[in-house]
Amino acid sequence: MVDFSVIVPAYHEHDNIRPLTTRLFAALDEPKNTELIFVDDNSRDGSVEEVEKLKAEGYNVEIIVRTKERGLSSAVVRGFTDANGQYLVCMDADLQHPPERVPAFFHALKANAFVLGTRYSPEVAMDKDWPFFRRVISAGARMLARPLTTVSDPMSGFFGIQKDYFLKANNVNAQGFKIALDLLIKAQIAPSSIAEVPFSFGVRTVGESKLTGKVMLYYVDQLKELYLYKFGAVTCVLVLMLLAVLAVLALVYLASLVV
Ligand SMILES: Nc1nc2c(ncn2[C@@H]2O[C@H](COP(=O)(O)OP(=O)(O)O[C@H]3O[C@H](CO)[C@@H](O)[C@H](O)[C@@H]3O)[C@@H](O)[C@H]2O)c(=O)[nH]1
Ligand SMILES: [Mg+2]
Repeated sequence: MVDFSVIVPAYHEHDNIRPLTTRLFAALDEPKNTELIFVDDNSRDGSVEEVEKLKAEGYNVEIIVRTKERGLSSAVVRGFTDANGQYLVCMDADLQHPPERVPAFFHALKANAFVLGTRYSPEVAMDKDWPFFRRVISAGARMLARPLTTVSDPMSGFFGIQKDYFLKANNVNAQGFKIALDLLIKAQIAPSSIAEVPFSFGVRTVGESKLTGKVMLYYVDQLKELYLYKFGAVTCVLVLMLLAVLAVLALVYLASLVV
């Protein structure tokens, strides 16, 4: 019986599939009760054949190949929906999320509805090779999510959720990359049911990041939707009006200094 599912969105990740699978199963406390599911968007790079080989070697690994859909978040939703386990963990394929941390996620998930992998903890370090511009973008994106949640790393793509809570989430925004943030808000998870697991964010060594300008625009759109969802249209409009008044007052004050 499968209790634990690891879901990995994957696009052109052939070279990472074997090391991820072998490292993950070597690290697990309960490998016999765990399944690994890659959700691939028709990469046609040998990923399917690699997974078949790993299966033949005895690993409990599957690959779902989507031909009509694209995107990280929607791949995660598909994987979570198809998963057999009660405890679900999502991680990237490119080994930036260390597979050796997955047991800590499952351990914490037994007592918490949601477990977030965090890169912002005194115990861990962001890989110093992570590009400066990515750090700046990440810091800005984190700041914009602050009013929505108190978690330390709302941009994280390494997280876990109990299946029952995943099923509770309505109208999940499956565009872009920020599926953890969407589920945190829409699965109505109480702050006391959220645990955080620190991890060191590595640097991708094989393949390329798929984070594009379009993905960033999806995030802005998602934020707008989450603000409306959480605070309602009236509050959002009042806050925007207040900010506009404050901006005008600041401009008037600055103009009075110049004149
Ligand atoms: N199926 C599928 N998988 C995808 C797609 N786009 C990306 N992926 C998979 O999603 C994972 C993350 O993609 P990367 O392209 O490596 O993303 P990143 O720039 O490293 O961003 C990661 O770190 C961010 C933190 O700054 C996270 O916010 C983000 O969610 C992700 O985990 C990889 O396994 C990649 O193959 C897609 O369209 N379809
Ligand atoms: Mg990556």
